[in-house]
Amino acid sequence: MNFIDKLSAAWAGNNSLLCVGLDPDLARFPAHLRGQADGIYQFCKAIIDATADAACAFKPQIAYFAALGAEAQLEAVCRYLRETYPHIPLVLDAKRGDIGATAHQYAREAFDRYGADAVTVNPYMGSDSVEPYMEWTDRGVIVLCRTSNPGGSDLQFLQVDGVPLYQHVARLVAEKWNRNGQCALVVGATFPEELAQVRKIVGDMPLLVPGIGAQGGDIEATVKAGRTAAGTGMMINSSRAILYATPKDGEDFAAAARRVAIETRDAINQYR
Ligand SMILES: O=C(O)c1cc(=O)[nH]c(=O)n1[C@@H]1O[C@H](COP(=O)(O)O)[C@@H](O)[C@H]1O
Repeated sequence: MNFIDKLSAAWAGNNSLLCVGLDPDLARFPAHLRGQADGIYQFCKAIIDATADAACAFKPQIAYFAALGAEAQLEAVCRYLRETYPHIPLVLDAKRGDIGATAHQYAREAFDRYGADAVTVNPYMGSDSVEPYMEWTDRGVIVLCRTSNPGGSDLQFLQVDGVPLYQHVARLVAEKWNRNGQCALVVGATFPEELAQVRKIVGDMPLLVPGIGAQGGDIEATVKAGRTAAGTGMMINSSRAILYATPKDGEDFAAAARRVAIETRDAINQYR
């Protein structure tokens, strides 16, 4: 099944627009997992099992694995996701961007090595840097558009021909790059006005929307700005707020993650 069909089925099947981000930070792990050789895998697996019925996607962030030389554990996490929850899209967050020949290797890494349904890419180097990902015609290419961080405004807000640069990116992806129909855009929950602008430009194209939870984005404003007429259209990501939810009495970290994931899914669903 291609990325968009899988995502649409997950929105409906789990009644959720919540994307659970897998950003494993050893310093914030429960003590019993910190010293274990496969602790990152065990941590992610527990989070996945605890939240899979509340999520429309999982998004491992590659840097958290690569920084520790833990790519084998990322492979194991991806394999576990594909085999155990094949109906939930796996988005590899890598934010790649390079010349075509190198981009081809990044695409192989995301789609063949890790078996991702979709990958995040940076559009700064232009169309030929994104083209190689399109060779995998059933996979998603999620292009950075209006990112959630404050510094995103440095370039994305520059006026080009009277229009902010991020809107050019939205138009370019919607009108030119999306020939497989598997593109999506990243728009931060911290910028609901821009989210609404992007929604107007791209029709029903899915948006990956990080920035709720730890970054403080407002759920109501995010959903109202980014939803489609069908009340879907978004993977609203939360990572740290779910992964490192403070356990209540008698709860372990995975149970706490589940509680926060369900609360977040329900808060999102209130405004769809
Ligand atoms: O592409 C992303 O996922 C992304 C884009 C963006 O504009 N902002 C952003 O925070 N992200 C990622 O989304 C996640 C946000 O994590 P939390 O702030 O802990 O929810 C991290 O993995 C970021 O790398």
